[in-house]
Formats: sequence, structure tokens, C-alpha cells
Amino acid sequence: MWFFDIALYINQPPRSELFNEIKFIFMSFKNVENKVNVTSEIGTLRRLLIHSPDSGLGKVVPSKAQDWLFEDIVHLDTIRRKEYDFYVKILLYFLDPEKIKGKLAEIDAEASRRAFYKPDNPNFHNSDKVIEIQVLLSDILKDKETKLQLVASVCSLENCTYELQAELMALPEIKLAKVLISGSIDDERMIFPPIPNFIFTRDIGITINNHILMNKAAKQARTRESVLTKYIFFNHPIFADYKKNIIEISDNAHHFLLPYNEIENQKVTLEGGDVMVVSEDHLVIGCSERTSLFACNQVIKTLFKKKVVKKVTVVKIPKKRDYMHLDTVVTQVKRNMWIMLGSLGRMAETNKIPVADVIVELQNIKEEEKTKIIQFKIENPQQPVYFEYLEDLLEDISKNDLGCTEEVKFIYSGNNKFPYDTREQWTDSCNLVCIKEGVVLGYDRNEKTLEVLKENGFSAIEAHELVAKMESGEIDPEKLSNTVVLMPSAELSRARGGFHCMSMPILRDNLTPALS
Ligand SMILES: NC(=[NH2+])NCCC[C@H](N)C(=O)O
Repeated sequence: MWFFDIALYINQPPRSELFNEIKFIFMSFKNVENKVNVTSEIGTLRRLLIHSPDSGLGKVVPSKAQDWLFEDIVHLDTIRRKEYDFYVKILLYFLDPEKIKGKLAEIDAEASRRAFYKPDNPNFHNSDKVIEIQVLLSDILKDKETKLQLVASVCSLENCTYELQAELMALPEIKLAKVLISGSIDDERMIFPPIPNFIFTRDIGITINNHILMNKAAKQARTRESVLTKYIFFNHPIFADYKKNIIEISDNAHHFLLPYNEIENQKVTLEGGDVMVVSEDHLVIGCSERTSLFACNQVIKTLFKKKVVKKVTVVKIPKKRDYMHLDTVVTQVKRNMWIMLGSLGRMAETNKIPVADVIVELQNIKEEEKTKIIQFKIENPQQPVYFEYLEDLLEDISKNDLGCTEEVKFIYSGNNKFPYDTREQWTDSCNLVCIKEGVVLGYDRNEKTLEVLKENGFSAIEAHELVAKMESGEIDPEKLSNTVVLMPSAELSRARGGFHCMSMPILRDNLTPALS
């Protein structure tokens, strides 16, 4: 079998003569309704995994907030009732309207006490389209063997006593699922840390066509999420037909023989926010603070060997908290429209603060911070193609992978004006999720970015207004187009992720050919 190492290529300068070599890839526009099937970032969303903020979010203490990857502590009741619940409502109107349409007044009545939104409550919506991961967890815990294995795994990860392990084993499954996620028993007794980032289901795994690539968390605060989801993917009946299609990546062979200080540099880590299926044949993967070069290497080899995709493009972005995953700096809005942070693309030059005498070392650091883009093709991985700017890659995807004939447009965070560009990127201006092509969810606070979207033909509607109008019938979700839904964000944005991060699509419609 051939062997190649992307590290060899990533440090080479882009070769512009290769830009023209990109071949037209024909998409096959089959519209097969698989249970697990995602072939784009923008096809109509049919099923996804989400996780509503659990009580663990309300247990984050200031001294641990950064370790647990939150920028601040959040107010649980506000994040649920005033923010996340709107997300659930909107998803249901689009994906599973029978659950909600005509019932909203009752669902949201004070007397219902949010039962519809609580996964452990008998009146929970329990949609099989807008799938709550806590429900999947309690489902698999019904099986004694799985329960035994999962409790043992979590207890060994969290260093629990044998006595506590026995106590957990004795819990009924619905309660146990809640405890394994929140880290607390009866909401009172904290037995291990919460996993507040579990709301960002994007990061736990990625659907690539009819395969699922599992993550390998980079941060300790997210390792329990990986354990729980591994058991879910391998044991829940909704994934039963796809067991052979679950792809796990592993540590490098004999990594344990390396001295500790070298292990750090050779880590294999991958989080879903770095992985984007932009077309049936093409996967884009960010090499970032969370996804290592070694992981990219392994993903490319595995996907090519299994013939899951034909092209993989690695986008190396600076390893910075601000841009932890690729989807914090770029997401797709329409076939021919992308939203991105200008400083990581062509616009970097226009925004540079002039420095008179930059010392050589500093220049090198700047070089390191440059985005590098390398594309590998299944037929000839040893001859990658380089793209100079992010926009070049995105334009190539729109035109050559998705068959766009119109002009490709880039919406820049904060209109690419300092300081709004970085401020708004920090609060996820570039992290939008498409419910269908051109209908996206984003935070209400990124005003400058929104202005640009509006200049490019989008209208904006506040989440509560959209919900009211979908309930009254004034707005038909099927007919909505070119709209950004403005989601309340005061608390959620402190968790440092937007709606792209808060969604793990498992079924989207395949894109139909572009009308030309
Ligand atoms: N796909 C994403 N961008 N996810 C955002 C995750 C945010 C989370 N607080 C973390 O730092 O891990």
C-alpha cells in the first residue's frame, strides 16, 4: 500500500502552477433517503443530533471555566428558556412539525414546566429527527452488558471508587444517562466534572456520506463525551446498519514508547468542528488547535482506502483559542456563498497594521500563522494541489464540486473591518448552520456581519418572531429562503460555539443540480 505523509507537503510553499490542475468533479445527484447520509453542508437538514444544556452547565465554577473551555459561567435557566429552547422549536418546525405545530401555547405554558424540553421527562418531545443524545444514551443503557461496560469505562476515566461504580450500576437508565452527562447525582452531589461542551454535538463525530468519523478529543475536558458517543454509535439501533461504516482513528503505532515530552508533539486528535463534507466526493479538514497533522494524515489514508471520498483538502489554520476549529472561521451559507474571517484569507493584506521594522523572528512567526491549504486526490495523493488563499479553495468548491455558475460570494466577519471582524468572529459570526440552502441560524449579536448578509440579499428574522409566525401559519418553513434567523445569544456565546457547533447532522438531502 502507498504511504505518504502530509507533513512533507504542508511546509512547502504553494505552487501556483498547480492551481489550474483542479479537475472538474461530477457530482452524482442521487436523492436516496439513507438514515445516515450527509453529502454537503447545505442540503436540506432532515435528522441531527443535539444536546440541550444539562444541569452540568450550571455547575461550571469560575476557577474551572477556562479548563472546561467556557469563557465564563452561564446562567442555566436563561440559556435554556430564553435561548436554546428556541433552537429546539425552530428545528422541530422544520424537521418534525407534527411534534410542535398547533401545540406551542401548551408546550410553553408555565404549568408545563418545560417538560417538552427535558429528555428525562415523559412529556419530552422525543423526536426521531431532532434527536437528543441523552435519549440515545439512556436507550443503550437498557442493555445490561452495555451498561456494565460504559459505567466501567467512565469510572476508570474519572477515577471513581468501586463503591461509586456499584452505585451507578444500580441507577435506572434514564437517571444514569443524566448522571453520566451532568456529573451529578440528584442534582446535588457532584461526583465527577460536568461535560458542558456536550452541547456542541458537531465535535463528537462527523457524518461523511454514509460513514461516521468519530472524534478523538484534544482536550481533557471533552474526553468523557468521546467515550459516551463511542458507545452510542456502536450500540444504538439507529446506527445498527452503519456499524461497519464507523471510522475510529487511533494513536500512532507504538506512541507509548515515546518519551513524555515527545508524545505531546505526536498526538492524534480530531474534533468534528474541523471536518466539513462540502460535496459527496470532497472533505475539507482543518488542522488546528484541536485537530493534529497526524490525525489529518490518518483520516486521509483511511477515507481513501475505504473510498469514502475522492478528495481531501487540509486547511492549516493558526493554533489559537480564537479559532479552535475550522468552523469557527468559515461556514457555507449557499452553494455560492461562504461566511469567513477575512484575516485568514485574501483580505489579510488589507487589514494589516503596518510595522516599520519587523525583526526576522517575528516575520517567521507571521509565516507560521498563515493559512496553508493542500488538496490530496485519491488517484494520486503524492501529488497534492496547493491553494494560496482560502477564497481560492472555496470558489473551487462552489464552481467545480457544486457546479455553480454564478459569482461566488464571500461574506466577511464584521465586514472585514477592525475591530468588528475579530469581535464578531469571537462570538461566532462565521459559525452558521444551514437548515436548508440559504436558511441559516446565527447569533443575533453580530451586527456588522449581518449588514453584509443583508446587502447580499438575505433578510433577517428574530427567532421568537419566526416561531410565532410558523405557529400561526403566517410563515411556511418550506417556503422560507435567503434568511438568517437571529438567535438569542447572551449566555450561549460564552460557551464559545455557535449553531454549526451545536448540530451534528446525520441526514441531509443530497443537493439537486444547480439551476443554470
Ligand atoms: N465546532 C466548534 N467550533 N465547537 C465549539 C466548541 C466550543 C467549546 N467550548 C470548546 O472549546 O471546545
